[in-house]
Amino acid sequence: MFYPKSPFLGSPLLESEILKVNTAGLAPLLEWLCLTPKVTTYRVNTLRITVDAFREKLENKLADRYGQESPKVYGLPNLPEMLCIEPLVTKFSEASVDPALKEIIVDTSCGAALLRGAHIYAPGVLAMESNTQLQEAVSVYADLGGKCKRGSVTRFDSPEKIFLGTGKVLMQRYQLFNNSDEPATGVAVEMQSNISRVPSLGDLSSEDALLQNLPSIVCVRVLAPQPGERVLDMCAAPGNKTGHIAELMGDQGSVVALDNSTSRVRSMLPKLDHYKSITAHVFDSTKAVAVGAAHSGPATVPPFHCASFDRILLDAPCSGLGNRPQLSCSIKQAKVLHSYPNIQRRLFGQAVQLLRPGGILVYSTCTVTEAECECIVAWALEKFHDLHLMDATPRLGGPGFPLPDLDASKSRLLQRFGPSEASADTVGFFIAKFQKNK
Ligand SMILES: C[S@@+](CC[C@H](N)C(=O)[O-])C[C@H]1O[C@@H](n2cnc3c(N)ncnc32)[C@H](O)[C@@H]1O
Repeated sequence: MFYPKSPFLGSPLLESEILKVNTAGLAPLLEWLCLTPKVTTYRVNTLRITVDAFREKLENKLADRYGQESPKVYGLPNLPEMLCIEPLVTKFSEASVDPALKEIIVDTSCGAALLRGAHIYAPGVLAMESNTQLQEAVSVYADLGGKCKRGSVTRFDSPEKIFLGTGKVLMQRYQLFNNSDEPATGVAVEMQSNISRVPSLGDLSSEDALLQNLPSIVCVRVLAPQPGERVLDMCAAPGNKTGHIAELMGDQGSVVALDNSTSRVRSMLPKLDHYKSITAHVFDSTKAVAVGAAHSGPATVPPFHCASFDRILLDAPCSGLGNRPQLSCSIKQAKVLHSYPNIQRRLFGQAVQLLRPGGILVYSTCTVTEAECECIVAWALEKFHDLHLMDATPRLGGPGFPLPDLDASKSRLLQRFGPSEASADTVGFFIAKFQKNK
């Protein structure tokens, strides 16, 4: 069965842009990006439910679905609010692809989600063969080349389609491709099994717990916010880390969440409504420092005076190349990749001014390029002499890469989630922890 070894099938020139320095690691990195992390992780909102009570809910769901073959649910000692679900034990063999089944074609982002255990939502379906019936079993393929015409009725023959698993049809063609102004929504195909063996449970997120990647959970633990502190989340939407910060603070103190996207802030507000410590604003964080006497409003409204915060999370806008599995990369031009370090440096400069002496700044990205990770750290240490690196613990990832201007004694304090053996099998991610000198 064909499976890609790089998310850049259509644009190989971009590959060399990804890791400019560490080129020896490029091929394994690209192959790793295409593969699915095997473990599913939920972060429990311990302000609402105990971890044991949520574990029981998960175990019941898994038992209903898989009976005797239910995968194990387990926790990790240094991330007590997280629960992990193991992959299924049985392997998916080539022989289990039934050529008699009708086919559904999905786009690559829908394909990536289903490999991580999602069902197929209507907008992700590109094609369904004619006469496919409700409840019928179907084979599901992803179109890597982006050549399948939306709404096709015939079987899509292409060397660039990959088999992902089998599912049961819940919506018919006329519902999916109705040409109306209101596109279809809801689950179109319920997955029965997939080649990654990640359990197909769909997303069980609720106010009690959130489906969240392991490094995002580690990132907030590295920040280690304490009850009663003032914390700034500079790039907060969709607010997943903001909620975690408030939970670790026991919802006591002040968490200010900024994001410059109106629509993203609008959609995160209802989720953050029930935390009394959080206030959220649509605001451009490159202008978060008050100039002169500009600030006259309450202390939770931007812009802010220098040294206003005990801890700051800069979960920066980035190229997002740590996403896994990445069946095809949405970035097609090197100039897009090159645009991120500039905004990251501008946001970082504001963060340093807003941090009080002795305060903690965590810089993170969900990408793998050195330019947006270690190079930003090297630049920051060179530019801001009142900052020093701290060990980014708890550690579930590997160390950062050394660079000519970032020696190994410093890079080992960083945390990089990647294909290295030292790293958990999860998405690509980067975390650096700084303290401002007292
Ligand atoms: C990686 S996402 C943040 C994810 C979020 N921290 C979470 O865990 O849910 C980066 C965010 O930065 C926001 N952003 C980009 N430029 C910004 C700016 N100048 N000021 C504030 N937010 C910005 C984007 O809208 C996006 O929501």
